[in-house]
Amino acid sequence: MNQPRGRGGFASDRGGFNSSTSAVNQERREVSIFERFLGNGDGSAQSNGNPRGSNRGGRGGYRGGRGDRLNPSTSAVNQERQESSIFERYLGNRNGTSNPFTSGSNQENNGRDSNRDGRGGYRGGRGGGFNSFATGSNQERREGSIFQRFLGNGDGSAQSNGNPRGSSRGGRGGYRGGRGGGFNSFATGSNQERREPTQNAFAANRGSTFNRFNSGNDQERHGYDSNNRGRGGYRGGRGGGFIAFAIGANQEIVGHISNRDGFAQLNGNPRGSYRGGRGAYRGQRRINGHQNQADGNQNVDDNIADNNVYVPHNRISEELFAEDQKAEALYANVVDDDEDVVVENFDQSLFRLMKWEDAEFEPQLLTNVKERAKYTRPRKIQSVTIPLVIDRFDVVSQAETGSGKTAAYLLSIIDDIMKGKLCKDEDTFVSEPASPFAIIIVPTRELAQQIYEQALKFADKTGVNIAKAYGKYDLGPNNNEIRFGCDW
Ligand SMILES: Nc1ncnc2c1ncn2[C@@H]1O[C@H](COP(=O)(O)OP(=O)(O)OP(=O)(O)O)[C@@H](O)[C@H]1O
Repeated sequence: MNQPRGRGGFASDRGGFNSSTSAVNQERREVSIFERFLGNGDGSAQSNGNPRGSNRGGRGGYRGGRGDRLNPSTSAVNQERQESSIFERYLGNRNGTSNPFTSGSNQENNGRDSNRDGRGGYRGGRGGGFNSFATGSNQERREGSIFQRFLGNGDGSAQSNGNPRGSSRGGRGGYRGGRGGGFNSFATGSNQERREPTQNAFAANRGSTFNRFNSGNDQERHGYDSNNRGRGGYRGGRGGGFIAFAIGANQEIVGHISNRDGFAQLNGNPRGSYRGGRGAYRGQRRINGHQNQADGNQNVDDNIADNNVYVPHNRISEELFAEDQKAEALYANVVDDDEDVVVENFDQSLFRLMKWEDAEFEPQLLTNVKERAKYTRPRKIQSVTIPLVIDRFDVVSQAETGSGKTAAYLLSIIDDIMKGKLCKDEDTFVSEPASPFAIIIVPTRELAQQIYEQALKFADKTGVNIAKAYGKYDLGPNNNEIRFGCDW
């Protein structure tokens, strides 16, 4: 029998546990509990009940712990099996995956499976997944799955594929945010009964997907599932969703659907692939039940969780533009008050940028500056600096605080990247992970955060990605931000 292992990512160990079931007259009870406290862990778990498809284990990220594998398999007739699987993780990089498997008909298997130290990923906690699939007739199935996560930056997802012919892929962690595990199943057939409550517990970064699949006739299913792990995307944990999908006749589905922050995907295609939900960007982050949203007055220490892991929380560009719009009246005629700029060591004719259009910025950048940030015209330091930077001169600009120096170099750089990406010749800028086009070095974290926000704002919708790095910022998420944020 095929017992695939999960696939680890960078430097991570891996563990996997996959199983499939194909039989008749089975009884199956499964409990899966994932608990995580105070640690950075990552992992995912997958299961594929595809009797003909491929099995792929969960994929970890980097630095995660390693999971034991437990692969019980039985093949016989007249068997009964009861399984519980417990994953516990405290204070370390642990996580686990477990998927029970039975094969045969009329089997009995009374086992208790406990996995600790599952597979980890990139620092953040990743929820495991509990996935199962049953096909056949006259089945009874009870499953419980509990995912819990506290206090960490987690990441993970889990997916299930009940596709009798398709492939199954495990959850994919995102970055930074807590990602919950998933419980996925799918049901097709007739004469099914299904009751599934779902419970989301308190605390941080949670969410989950919950999907089930049953295939066969005359099935009865009473599941109680509790998913406590959120799945996060970039910057923050977010809740997943609860998705139940069923196809067939005479089915009863009792349950509820709740979505919190984020989205989940479901593909119930009986012949296609099934992928669990995936977190999006910039979800809210919750720490110990308290929502921690950026509010504009935040300093960089605001996001130190109880475990002393600092991950900055960033404002979204709309908030930043809104600030500029509020200041519009204040800055409307600021140019007139700017000190004149004296240019030294430059013996060519100087072009002063009197209006934004003359900079020939890419349209979106122009919109961002003029329409969205409400910068009606270039300030004096900008009018001199921008043309020189665009023409690739080395420039040292010096002006008083608050005179608009930041925009002077940011706009020039962003426009250059945009043009580089757009052009289709040997100068084309090709994005690669962790390969910044430009690096801005500043002396303090606060300044880095401020300039990052400005850059984020100006680059909004331009296709240019911005990332930041500084001390104190938890290395794992920071690496991930760089890896996926500049300039990919
Ligand atoms: N062209 C413009 N039109 C209107 N407002 C502008 C313009 N350029 C910059 N500003 C505003 O001027 C203010 C000061 O800009 P900024 O902080 O970038 O200046 P700075 O010279 O970089 O400051 P510091 O020396 O403190 O880094 C900001 O509120 C910014 O939004």
